[in-house]
Amino acid sequence: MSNDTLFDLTNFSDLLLDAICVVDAEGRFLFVSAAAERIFGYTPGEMVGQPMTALIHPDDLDRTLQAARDIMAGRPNPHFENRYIHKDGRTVHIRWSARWSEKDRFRIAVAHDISERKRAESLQAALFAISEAAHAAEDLSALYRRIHAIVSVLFPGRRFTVALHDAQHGRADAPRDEAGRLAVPLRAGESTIGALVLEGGGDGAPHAAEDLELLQYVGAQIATAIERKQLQGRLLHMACYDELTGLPNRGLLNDRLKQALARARRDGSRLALLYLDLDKFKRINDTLGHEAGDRLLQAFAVRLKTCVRETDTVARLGGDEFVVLIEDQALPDYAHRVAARIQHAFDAPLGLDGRPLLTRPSIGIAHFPEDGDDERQLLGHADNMMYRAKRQRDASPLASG
Ligand SMILES: Nc1nc2c(ncn2[C@@H]2O[C@H](COP(=O)(O)OP(=O)(O)OP(=O)(O)O)[C@@H](O)[C@H]2O)c(=O)[nH]1
Repeated sequence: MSNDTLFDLTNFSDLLLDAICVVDAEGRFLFVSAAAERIFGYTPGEMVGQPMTALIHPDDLDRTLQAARDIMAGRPNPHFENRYIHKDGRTVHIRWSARWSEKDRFRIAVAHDISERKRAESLQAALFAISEAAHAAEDLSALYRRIHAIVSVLFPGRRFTVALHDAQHGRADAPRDEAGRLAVPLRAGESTIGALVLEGGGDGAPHAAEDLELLQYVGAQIATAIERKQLQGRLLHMACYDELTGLPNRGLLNDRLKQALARARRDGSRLALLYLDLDKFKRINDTLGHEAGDRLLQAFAVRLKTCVRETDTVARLGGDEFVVLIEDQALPDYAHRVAARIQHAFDAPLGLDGRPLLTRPSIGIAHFPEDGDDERQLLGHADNMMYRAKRQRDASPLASG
């Protein structure tokens, strides 16, 4: 069988999906089959005479040149993969099988386009990484940072934004359908929580549809991750904060007190607890109703917070009982000064539906280390002191029913 009798090899190779490339010792294309145009975007006429290095992805250049040297030294790597830049600017992934012909002094290589497989692999890796991030990220902003890192691998060189719907103002700050910009909605169940926006590289319009598809997959996963993180955040908040007043609850107070005690022991510093219980609060409930009682507790919490520093913890233990944890006392009698400030603040009535209501707390104080070694002893002492204050109040001739 000879070339000229049975086959015209050029016509035959036109049928292949893989491209046959013949490159000389200097790395210039001598011949490429018709499939090269489908893979690289250039016609054989445009490629022949060009150095292959002009088309190789710059990050893959060195190892490609090394692979070429290996082939010429008789050590071909049958699974060599690298990236080329397609005529339209996108990256194509190629798997090569190549051989060096010493007699002809050229390399003959078959290029198999594996871009689809690579795309599927990186999409799968991104989806998995996003779902992992939803578990591992500490909070929403840590999750966004992880998502940004993951998506920038998937869409290198593109600008990417997660725009969340602003529930308070009823808008999503996401641009849509503008030139060079792709946007997909982030859907959680029936509602749209925001949008995913990809910018840059949009002039490669032929691939906008592929990018959009990728973005939709990623968007679905990101929406799930954000929703999961938001739910975790809400559950965590519910576990640590009092629903009525938004103040830290007993559990969170205990944690903070434990940590504060550990610091105080280590530094040899002091701390104080104020235990507050509203006077005659039951009467408010009985006369104005439970709902009015709730609003009074909320108003009380707001004013109480104005009496202490940002760094002090104001917690609601439950019912009409509150605790203030004071660290870093500036002066030895600092806690008594704060208690006096609180009493003074409640000399003025709280307003409830335009009606002034005089609401006072009884306050007990405990100091570390004088009044207890641990949180239980300190809270117990402050509670006892608060009851002592109430008894004094009840015994006072000014006390009212
Ligand atoms: N509105 C409302 N009331 C509550 C809540 N939790 C507890 N209470 C009520 O708060 C009242 C607490 O009363 P106490 O502290 O025992 O009694 P008091 O009337 O304040 O009397 P003294 O403390 O002795 O001055 C009870 O009537 C509880 O039913 C709540 O979340 N909302």
